[in-house]
Amino acid sequence: MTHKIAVLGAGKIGEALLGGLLRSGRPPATLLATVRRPERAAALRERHGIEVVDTAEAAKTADTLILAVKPQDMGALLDELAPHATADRLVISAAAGITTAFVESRLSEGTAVVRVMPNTPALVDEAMSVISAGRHATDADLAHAEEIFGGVGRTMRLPESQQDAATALSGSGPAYFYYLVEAMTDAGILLGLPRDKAHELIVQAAIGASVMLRDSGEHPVTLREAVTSPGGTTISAIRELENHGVRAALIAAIEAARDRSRALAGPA
Ligand SMILES: NC(=O)C1=CN([C@@H]2O[C@H](COP(=O)(O)OP(=O)(O)OC[C@H]3O[C@@H](n4cnc5c(N)ncnc54)[C@H](O)[C@@H]3O)[C@@H](O)[C@H]2O)C=CC1
Ligand SMILES: O=C(O)[C@@H]1CCC=N1
Repeated sequence: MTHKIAVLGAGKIGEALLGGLLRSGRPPATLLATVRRPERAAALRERHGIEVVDTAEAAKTADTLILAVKPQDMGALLDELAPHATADRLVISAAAGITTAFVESRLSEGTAVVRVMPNTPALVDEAMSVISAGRHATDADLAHAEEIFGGVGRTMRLPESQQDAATALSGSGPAYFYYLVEAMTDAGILLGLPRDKAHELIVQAAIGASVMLRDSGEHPVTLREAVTSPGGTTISAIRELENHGVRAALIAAIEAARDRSRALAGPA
C-alpha cells in the first residue's frame, strides 16, 4: 500500500492541515479527505485536487487516519470507522478534550492512537502542534505524527495529562491575540485614528513583538521594561491594565478553556 494520509472531517483545521501538507511537497494522490456535505467535497477537490471519499474507503486506503471532527461528533465518527479500521492504522485525533483512551476503546484492540492539538496558524506554516502518545503508540508513531504536523509549523511532545492545558494555551491561543487586536483597534478608534491605520499599527506591533519574543532570547519582562520609560506613556497604560485585572482575567480565561477541554472528554 502506498503511504496515504486521510483527514476525516476536513473542516477548518483539517483543510489547513491538508493545504500545509500539499505546500510541503506531498503529492495530492497521497492525501484523502472525508466530509459530510457534497458542496464541501467539491470545494476541497477543486481547491486542492485531492480525492474525497467515505469513511470506509478512507480507513481501507490510508495508513494514517487524522480525525478532525468536533469533539461532539467523535463518537459517531468512531462508530463509522471501527468496522473498517484495522489495528495497523495509525489514528491521530486532533479534537479538543478527546482522550486517546476514548479513541482506543472504540477501535480494534491494539490500535496506535496519537493525540495532537494544532492551531490555525497552520494556514501560514506557523502552527504549534502538541503531540501525545496513547497506550499503543510507539516512538516511531510519534515521529510520524511530528513529520506530518511539522509540515505546518513546529511540534512539541507533552504527556497527555497536559493536553487540556496545552489546548487552552496553544490550540485556543491565537484567538486571544486576535481579541487583543480587536480591542486595541477599538482604542485607536476612540483616539480618533482611522480604522485601517489603527489596524496596521497594531498588527505591525504584534509582529515586531512576536519576532522579538521568539528570536531575542529575552524574558518578556525585560522586553516590556525596555518599552516602559520612567514617567512615560507605557507605564500609564500598564497601570490601567493592572487596575482592570487584565492579568487575572487572562489566567481565569485560560483556566476556563482548560476546564472546557476536560469537559469535552465527556463523563469519566
Ligand atoms: N479550529 C481550531 O482552531 C482548532 C480546532 N481543533 C479541533 O479540530 C476539530 C475540528 O474543528 P474545526 O476544524 O474548527 O471544525 P469544523 O466544523 O470546521 O470541521 C469539522 C468538519 O467535520 C465534518 N464532519 C463531522 N462529522 C463527520 C463525519 N462523520 N464524517 C466526515 N466529516 C464529518 C463537519 O461537517 C465539518 O466540516 C475539533 O475537534 C477541534 O477541537 C484543534 C485545534 C485548533
Ligand atoms: O475552540 C475549540 O474548541 C477549538 C479547540 C482549540 C481551538 N479551537
